[in-house]
Amino acid sequence: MKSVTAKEMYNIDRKAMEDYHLSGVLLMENAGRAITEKVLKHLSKDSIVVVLVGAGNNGGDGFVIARTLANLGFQVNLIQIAFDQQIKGDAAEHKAIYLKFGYQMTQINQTDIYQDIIQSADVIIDAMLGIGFQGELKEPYRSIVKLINSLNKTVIAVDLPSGVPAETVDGPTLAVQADITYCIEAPKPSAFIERYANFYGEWETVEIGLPKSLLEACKTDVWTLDKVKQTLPKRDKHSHKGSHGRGLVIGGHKEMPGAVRLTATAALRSGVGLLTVGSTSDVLPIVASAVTEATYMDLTDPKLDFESRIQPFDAIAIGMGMGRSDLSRQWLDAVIESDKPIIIDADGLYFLKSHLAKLAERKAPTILTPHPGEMAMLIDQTIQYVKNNPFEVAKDFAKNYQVYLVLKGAYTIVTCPNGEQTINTTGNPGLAKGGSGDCLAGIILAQIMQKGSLKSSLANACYIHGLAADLAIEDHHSTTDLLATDLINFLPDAFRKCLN
Ligand SMILES: NC(=O)C1=CN([C@@H]2O[C@H](COP(=O)(O)OP(=O)(O)OC[C@H]3O[C@@H](n4cnc5c(N)ncnc54)[C@H](O)[C@@H]3O)[C@@H](O)[C@H]2O)[C@@H](O)CC1
Ligand SMILES: Nc1ncnc2c1ncn2[C@@H]1O[C@H](COP(=O)(O)OP(=O)(O)O)[C@@H](O)[C@H]1O
Ligand SMILES: [K+]
Repeated sequence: MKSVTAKEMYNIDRKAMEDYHLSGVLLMENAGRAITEKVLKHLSKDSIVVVLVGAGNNGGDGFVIARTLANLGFQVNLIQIAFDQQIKGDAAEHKAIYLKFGYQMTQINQTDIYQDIIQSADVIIDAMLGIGFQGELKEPYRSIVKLINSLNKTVIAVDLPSGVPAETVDGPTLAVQADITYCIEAPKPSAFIERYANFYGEWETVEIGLPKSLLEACKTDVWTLDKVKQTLPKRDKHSHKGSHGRGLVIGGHKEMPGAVRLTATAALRSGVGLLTVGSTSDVLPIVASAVTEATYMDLTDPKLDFESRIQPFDAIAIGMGMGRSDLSRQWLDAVIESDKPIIIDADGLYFLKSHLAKLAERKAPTILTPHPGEMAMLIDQTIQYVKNNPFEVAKDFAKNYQVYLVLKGAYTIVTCPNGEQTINTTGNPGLAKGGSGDCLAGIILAQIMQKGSLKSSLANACYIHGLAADLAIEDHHSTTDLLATDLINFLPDAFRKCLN
């Protein structure tokens, strides 16, 4: 599945018409009928449906939905929230068809009874504004949105909840609070941005007959189980421990010994061939007593030649619970200077700020795993700015510094140095707890050493991390009690689901 910006959607629409001779009227018919199909699940035979129709093509979809529902015998009230002369093009064609069928409509500018009509609804269909929405909501949309949100009705949005932009805009948000949104062909980026996502309620996509090749050409993937199944490497019958990567986890500090333990266990459960934990002498015994399968490196040993000791490894994850001592800064310096693929997390990111310029020169891949707070620190912005503009922030950063960026959150975004992005939809608020990110670093370390592209390895790691948490909740855990250790205990179920 893809996530598609408004600009990309308009381009696809144009090409579908020009190159494939699919008419706009046909696409609108398809969109309306596809959504009607879905709406039927929310109706009983006596349901009163109110369809709110705006001035643009989102409103055009509304005319089709109202006609098909009325044709099926449902009681439908359509309210047109625009002057007649504003309804143009394909939407005007469908309005004419709707009227020709003999179905009724109310015009908001002609009557003040619209409030009563909306209040009489069992189900409200929001076909007011779609991807053409810009700026702030104007009247009469503002009042209608407030009215809808004050009522306890089932609200179904067409493409986007009205008032939600396809991508971030400045200014406050007043938007329809939908129960479910049926996105045309693909969810728009706002479905994954914290300030807008809740307005969508649940969301599903509907297919309207656009050429698949046009959608496939869009750059942002919503990573799905199908994608994981296609790309997650399976172990070869004749493979040996060396085939699955030799990983090094560097971190831990006397006040945070648990972080590397989580990273190491998650890496081992995620397929790493051989694993070494490098930490301080006081942390190592604690980790060693819990992680039997790993080997250990005392990074505080004065005789240690750090540069040569990291040579045998295929990839290194650094920073988890590492603390901010001079010594840990030196470890990070050496790791950045190395020609190894590296994952930098947590305290590693803290030190990274003064090294950013070096990243683009690295010969091997650099993967950064910031949460929005760490991302904000790296770019001298507010956390709110990062959360409101995650796609743009991640793309600019990944391209500028030529890194793979895993911007963590409820929807983690993986960005490649060429700007390609994937969005992860697994996971739940049970992960909003110290230690979840440490597990992710371990899963990533293991996965990037298997076969397959780095992009799919990172996307798969995020998917499996969230899936393990989801499976834990489906089993006997709740989002309140879930611990990072529990998440690791559900990695076997997550892998089995993805590998079968
Ligand atoms: N390929 C596609 O993407 C298809 C899209 N269709 C529908 O077409 C929609 C896009 O159509 P449009 O481009 O006409 O866009 P909209 O339907 O979002 O309408 C834009 C209109 O909304 C008004 N408007 C914009 N900002 C406003 C604000 N702040 N306050 C009040 N009014 C505002 C303007 O008058 C403008 O004419 C999609 O969301 C989808 O529902 C379908 O008809 C079928 C094909
Ligand atoms: N509400 C949520 N829904 C889904 N995933 C979440 C949620 N909150 C956090 N996560 C995930 O949990 C992990 C938290 O990482 P991080 O903030 O680094 O925590 P820590 O370093 O304390 O382990 C990330 O992978 C993030 O995507
Ligand atoms: K809408």
